[in-house]
Amino acid sequence: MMQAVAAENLTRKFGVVEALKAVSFSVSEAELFGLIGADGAGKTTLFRILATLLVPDSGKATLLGLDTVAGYREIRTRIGYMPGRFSLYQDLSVEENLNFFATVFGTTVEENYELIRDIYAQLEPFRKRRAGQLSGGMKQKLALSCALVHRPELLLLDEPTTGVDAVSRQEFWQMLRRLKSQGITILVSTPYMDEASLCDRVAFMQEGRILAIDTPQGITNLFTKPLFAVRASDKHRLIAELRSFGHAASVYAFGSSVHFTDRRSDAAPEELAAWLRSRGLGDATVERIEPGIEDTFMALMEERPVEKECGDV
Ligand SMILES: Nc1ncnc2c1ncn2[C@@H]1O[C@H](COP(=O)(O)OP(=O)(O)OP(=O)(O)O)[C@@H](O)[C@H]1O
Repeated sequence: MMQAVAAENLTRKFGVVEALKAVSFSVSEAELFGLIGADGAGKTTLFRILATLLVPDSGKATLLGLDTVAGYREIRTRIGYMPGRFSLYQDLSVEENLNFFATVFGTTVEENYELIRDIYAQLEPFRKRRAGQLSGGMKQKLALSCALVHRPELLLLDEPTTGVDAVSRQEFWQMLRRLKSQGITILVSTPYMDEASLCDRVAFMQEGRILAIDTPQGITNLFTKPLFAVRASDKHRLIAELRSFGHAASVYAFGSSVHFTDRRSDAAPEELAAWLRSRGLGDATVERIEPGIEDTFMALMEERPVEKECGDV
């Protein structure tokens, strides 16, 4: 089967910054594929190459079987791209924005209304309002409607949920699942690790590299060390003490608790609790827990080998 997206060894530098370092991955048709990474990981650079707006220094990418350099014209008519910081015309109203994007692609809103109906229904009461006056969640829905108005086969969504409230984020992911069920392939990036579990597969990106690609469950399975949720009223001190414990592999704050990974496969919670009490943290509790996808991402970040300096042979 043809891959909807296939990237092979994409690299791109900006001066001395290597924004992408040999990035390879592929996305199947009608897959909901997530790209997870912090600010500066290289997500936007990757999206701009795939959206045919930037040429890679080396490597190649095909979308819908078309090369991003040689086939850019056809690609642009067949994909929908939603850049970060949604590219809406702030002074145009909701319906004017939609009509504008439809006209650019030689179509009309009516012709493709079926596809955007669910999303647009929520915007309808505001159709005369200027885009600049909409809330973050509404802007996001309008930007998605604009990216869909020409009925693309593939959607590239760069951080669509950044800066959007929690309810809108949830609704947005439900919309993506509905679009996927209509056969649309979706590549979506996010800096929110918790959104990874909503994708069919995810690629975890850091400093221009993909560190892992798998299903959310497959990613979680990469985590093999014992993990403990540790609590104490003095969280600051707790973190400091845990870091000084001889068998600590990693320590990080996680919601109301601190997640602690032990280097030893047979570590017991009782031992750690007793040690913390001996260090003066009388109310410390330690509980063995199953890792979530965020724990695995944290572990992957720590395991990354130190990069060789230029000139190393
Ligand atoms: N046009 C540019 N000129 C110089 N440096 C750039 C340019 N575009 C990106 N970079 C650098 O390349 C690296 C990757 O940036 P990129 O925007 O792709 O990351 P990102 O994961 O999308 O993060 P963000 O969420 O901040 O956009 C960063 O170090 C960034 O400063």
